Amino acid sequence: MTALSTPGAVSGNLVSGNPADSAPLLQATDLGFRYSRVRPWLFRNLGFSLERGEILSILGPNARGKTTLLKCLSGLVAPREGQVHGVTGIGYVPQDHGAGPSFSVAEMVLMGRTRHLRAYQTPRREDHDAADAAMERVGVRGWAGRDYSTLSGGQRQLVLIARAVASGCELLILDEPASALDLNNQSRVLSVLTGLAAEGMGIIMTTHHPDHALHVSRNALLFVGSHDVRWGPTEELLTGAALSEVYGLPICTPKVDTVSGQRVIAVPDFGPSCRACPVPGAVGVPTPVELRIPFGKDTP
Ligand SMILES: Nc1ncnc2c1ncn2[C@@H]1O[C@H](COP(=O)(O)OP(=O)(O)OP(=O)(O)O)[C@@H](O)[C@H]1O
Repeated sequence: MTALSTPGAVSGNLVSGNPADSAPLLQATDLGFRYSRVRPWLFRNLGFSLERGEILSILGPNARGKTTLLKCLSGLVAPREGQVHGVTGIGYVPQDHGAGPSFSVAEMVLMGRTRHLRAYQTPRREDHDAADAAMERVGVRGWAGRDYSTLSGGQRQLVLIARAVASGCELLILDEPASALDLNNQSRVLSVLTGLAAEGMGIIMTTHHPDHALHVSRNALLFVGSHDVRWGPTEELLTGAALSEVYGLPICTPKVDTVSGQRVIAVPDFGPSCRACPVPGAVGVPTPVELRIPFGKDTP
C-alpha cells in the first residue's frame, strides 16, 4: 500500500464542532483479503480513511479486487487481515443490476427505507416522502409505476441508486454506478453524488472511468498490483504514467478548457486497430491540433 501524500481534510462547513463528527467516517487499517489459502491475495496492508462529505473513487483493471474491497468495507465479507472502523448506516449499490424481482419502481425505492422500520412495520408517510424525493433527485420518478423487471439496464441502475439515496445513509458505497449509463445520465449521477457529498454524506465508488474520478473525487485508490494499492489525491495519483502502467496502454492526462472551467481528463490511445477511426492527416480528414496529444505523457 502506498500513500502518495496526506489527502486533504474535509472542507470546513461540512464538519460540525462535535469532536465525534470530525472523526473519519470510515477508517481501513492493514486490510488484506484472499478468497482462500490457495488463492492469491487481492490486496494486503491496505489503509485509507474517508471523511464526511468526501467522494473516494477506486480504480484498477478487471478482477483485481475492487468489488471484493467494497464488500469488506460494507461488512458483506470479513477481511482476512486488518480492520474497518466506521459508521453502520451504509447504503450499497451493487454492480449487478439484473432483471430482479417483479416490483414497481416505487416499491423498489421504498425498500431503501427498510432499515428505518421494525419487522413487518408498514412504511410511514416520511418513508414514502423520502422515496419520492430520492426518485425525483435521480430522475426516475416518471417510472414509479413501472415494473422494475421490465426496465432497461441503465434504468435499473438508476433505480438502485435512488433506492440507496432513499435510505438516508451516512456512507454510500457504489459498485460502478455509471457502467450502464449514457453520457447524460453519467453526468446526472455524478451531480447527484456531488450534491449528496456536499450535504455531508461519504461516498465510495468503483469506476472504470478515470474522468469520473478526476471530476468528482478529491482522493482515489488505484489498484496497481496486489501489494501496490495506492491512495492519494486524485490528480496526483491518476497521472498518465500511472494509468498507462495500470491499464497497459498509452493514456495521457491533458488539462483542457471545458464549459465549466479547466479540467484534467484521461485520454486512452486505443491504437491503430480501430478501423472505424478516421486517421488524422489522411485525405479528407482534418488534423485538428487537439488530436496531437502526447500519449503517455502528463501535462506539465
Ligand atoms: N466468491 C468468490 N469466490 C472466489 N473467487 C472470487 C469470488 N468473487 C470474486 N472472486 C475472484 O476474485 C477476483 C476479484 O474479483 P472482484 O469482483 O473483486 O474484481 P473487480 O476488481 O471488482 O473486477 P471488475 O472490474 O471486473 O468488476 C476475481 O479473480 C474473481 O474471480
